Amino acid sequence: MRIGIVTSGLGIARQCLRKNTSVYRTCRRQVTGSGSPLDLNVDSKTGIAVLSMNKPPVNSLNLEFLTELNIALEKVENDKQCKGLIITSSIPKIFSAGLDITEMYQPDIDRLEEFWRTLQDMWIKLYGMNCVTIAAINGHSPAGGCLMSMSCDYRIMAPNYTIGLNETQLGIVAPFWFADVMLNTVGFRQTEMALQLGTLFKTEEALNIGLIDKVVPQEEVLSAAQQEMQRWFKIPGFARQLSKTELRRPTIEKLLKKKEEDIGYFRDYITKDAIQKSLGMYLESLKNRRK
Ligand SMILES: CCCCC/C=C\CCCC/C=C/C(=O)SCCNC(=O)CCNC(=O)[C@H](O)C(C)(C)COP(=O)(O)OP(=O)(O)OC[C@H]1O[C@@H](n2cnc3c(N)ncnc32)[C@H](O)[C@@H]1OP(=O)(O)O
Repeated sequence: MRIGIVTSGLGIARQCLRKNTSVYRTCRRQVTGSGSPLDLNVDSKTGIAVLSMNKPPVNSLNLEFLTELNIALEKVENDKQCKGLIITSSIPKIFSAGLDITEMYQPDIDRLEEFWRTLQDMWIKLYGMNCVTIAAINGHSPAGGCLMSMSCDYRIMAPNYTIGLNETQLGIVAPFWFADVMLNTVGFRQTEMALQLGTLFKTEEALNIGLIDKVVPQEEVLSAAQQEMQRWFKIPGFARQLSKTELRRPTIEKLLKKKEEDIGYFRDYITKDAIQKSLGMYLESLKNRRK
């Protein structure tokens, strides 16, 4: 039941309307504006924020969407009532199609650099979130979608979808920090095979290699995430957070030290003729799939 104030633009709802019956004590605030590609609802009773991506047709991550994601993550991190964040999708059958390939094909260089910087920032925030993060993967999750999922603390996925870092299938290379996150998640052997082959794992295969943690029917993905959150909430927050920080800090610091260098690599690599040709062909193949 939503009884909060819906704010427009970037404003956060500042107050909650409460009625006197217990059922109304849950104060759920929608903290993104209508028409936003993100729907962020914070339930102050449970301390769980649900961030739902809603950018048709496939939740592809372009500069504007990444900027919105950064703002939403910051809101959650700064909201003292939020103990946990669930990331999911409102688009049927798609969690996220990953990076918006049109950002990388025949790009404007300033925008391309900004795009990459914003992606780096989003990942640094998400991977380092203090609160518990759960990916409720209710659709396909290739490449950048897989990065977002792997950056959460726990992954619950519906059957019959695919997830993985499939960059090589596009003729491009997953950056070192994408690879590092996969390495941290499934180990070296699975990562070296998956990255070279650009494997998109089916849900069950992903479970078998530890890329995801649980499979539940489509309609139960969100409720299973809410339930899983309770297990994490039982652990003293400070001890859990510190354990996470200790484990993830070296990976984050590696990128922090090389941020500008990484932007330069990306720009120089993506603008190569051969890479542009591969991306153009891949885009074309996506468009022709339905013909
Ligand atoms: C050595 C130094 C290295 C330094 C770094 C260098 C390199 C950079 C690496 C960059 C890392 C890249 C990460 C990525 O995330 S790349 C994106 C990878 N994503 C994909 O391959 C997914 C492609 N999409 C699909 O497989 C499917 O669309 C689907 C997600 C399974 C959904 O299928 P379906 O429901 O059948 O939808 P359609 O295929 O019909 O798609 C609908 C329209 O959306 C367009 N589309 C799809 N994905 C993307 C995308 N990622 N970006 C932009 N546009 C996308 C698709 O073309 C359709 O458009 P249309 O309606 O105009 O035809």
